[in-house]
Amino acid sequence: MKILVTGGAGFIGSHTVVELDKAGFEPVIIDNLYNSNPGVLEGIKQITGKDFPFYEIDCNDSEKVRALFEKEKFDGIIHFAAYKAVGESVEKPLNYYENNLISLLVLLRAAQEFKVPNFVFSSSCTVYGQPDAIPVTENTPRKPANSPYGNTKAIGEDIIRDYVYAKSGVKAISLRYFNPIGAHESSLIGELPNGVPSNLVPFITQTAAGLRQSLTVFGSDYDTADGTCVRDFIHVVDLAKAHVKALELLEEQSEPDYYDVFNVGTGEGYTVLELIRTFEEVNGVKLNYSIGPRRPGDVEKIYAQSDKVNNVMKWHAEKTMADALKDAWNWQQKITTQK
Ligand SMILES: NC(=O)c1ccc[n+]([C@@H]2O[C@H](COP(=O)([O-])OP(=O)(O)OC[C@H]3O[C@@H](n4cnc5c(N)ncnc54)[C@H](O)[C@@H]3O)[C@@H](O)[C@H]2O)c1
Ligand SMILES: O=c1ccn([C@@H]2O[C@H](COP(=O)(O)OP(=O)(O)O[C@H]3O[C@H](CO)[C@H](O)[C@H](O)[C@H]3O)[C@@H](O)[C@H]2O)c(=O)[nH]1
Repeated sequence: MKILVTGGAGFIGSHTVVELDKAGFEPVIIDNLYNSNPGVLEGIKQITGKDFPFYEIDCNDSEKVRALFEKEKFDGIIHFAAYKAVGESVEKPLNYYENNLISLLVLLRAAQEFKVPNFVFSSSCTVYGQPDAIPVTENTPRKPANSPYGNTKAIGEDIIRDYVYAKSGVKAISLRYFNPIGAHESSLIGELPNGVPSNLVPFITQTAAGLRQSLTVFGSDYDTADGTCVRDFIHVVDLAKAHVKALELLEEQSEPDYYDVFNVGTGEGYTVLELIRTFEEVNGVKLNYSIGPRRPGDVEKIYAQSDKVNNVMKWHAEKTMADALKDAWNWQQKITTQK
């Protein structure tokens, strides 16, 4: 089965390309390299021994996307391509609505026109906002989004649901990711955002490598065990495997209007300070960090209840937070010495 992976040069997309190949799918990557670089493709090639088709295309460019769908006959789409910096989305909301929603519409139109039956969407636990009770299940009510970025995910889910139920001929799954971290165990691909990282773990590894002075922990006065936020940190390779399971589940569905959402998390929450301590312990490095003010828009604590993804998709997290932090550090050291 040929699978279009949009944003396939990015963090989660690149790891998913590797897992798709392992499971016998044929990935085709499109990415505009806004937040990634062509070196990722070399890493994928070294891991898999294969040179998958790559197109430097902006998903908002409907002409180029249509031309690609005409050329390649896709059996499924995994749509990762999006902007994802929560803080930046507050400053530049239109950029986020434009990039994250137009690209989705372009792909959904192409899927219908070219009869691509399966669609997987990168959603986020951000759609729950600060839930009233944790862990969150898929039935936990979505709260109004804390940021334009979060809103693009909530609106994106709604667009897909309406589209599927309107008998578009496309089945779809939205995966609500918790906090992906880590890198491939080969250290050939990992998390390498362009510019200053806004996510926690790349900021930690870049600080430990001396590329950044110090990490600021955003807030220590939350109502949690040590005052810092709680998240469900999931190894990116585990998350990548969930996409393979999602495609397999879609393929099994005979109902043409199948749509569902799944939490993809480990089911365990750790604080930011617990993560930092684990990073220091497993890697034998001391991290330069200080406590700063809260970051606007941050949720205090959230982690997944993962029974649905465990039972329906037969997916389980296999790796620990410690595994992810070791892999992230190995990857960081490798790319730092290459520079
Ligand atoms: N990393 C997280 O914490 C997290 C959590 C929940 C959901 N998500 C979602 O998962 C998806 C992938 O996230 P990631 O962490 O791999 O991010 P990433 O930035 O590493 O990857 C996204 C890729 O999409 C590309 N891209 C962006 N806009 C594009 C466009 N218009 N056309 C073509 N390519 C485009 C970027 O260049 C990048 O390579 C995103 O939709 C993100 O919102 C991420
Ligand atoms: O320099 C930093 C960066 C982060 N944090 C803290 O670390 C935790 C995790 O922050 P991230 O930015 O890594 O991730 P978020 O939990 O903010 O994740 C949100 O943004 C992600 C994309 O960037 C995903 O969409 C995710 O689902 C959504 O909840 C937060 O408590 C944050 O305050 C710091 O203390 N210092």
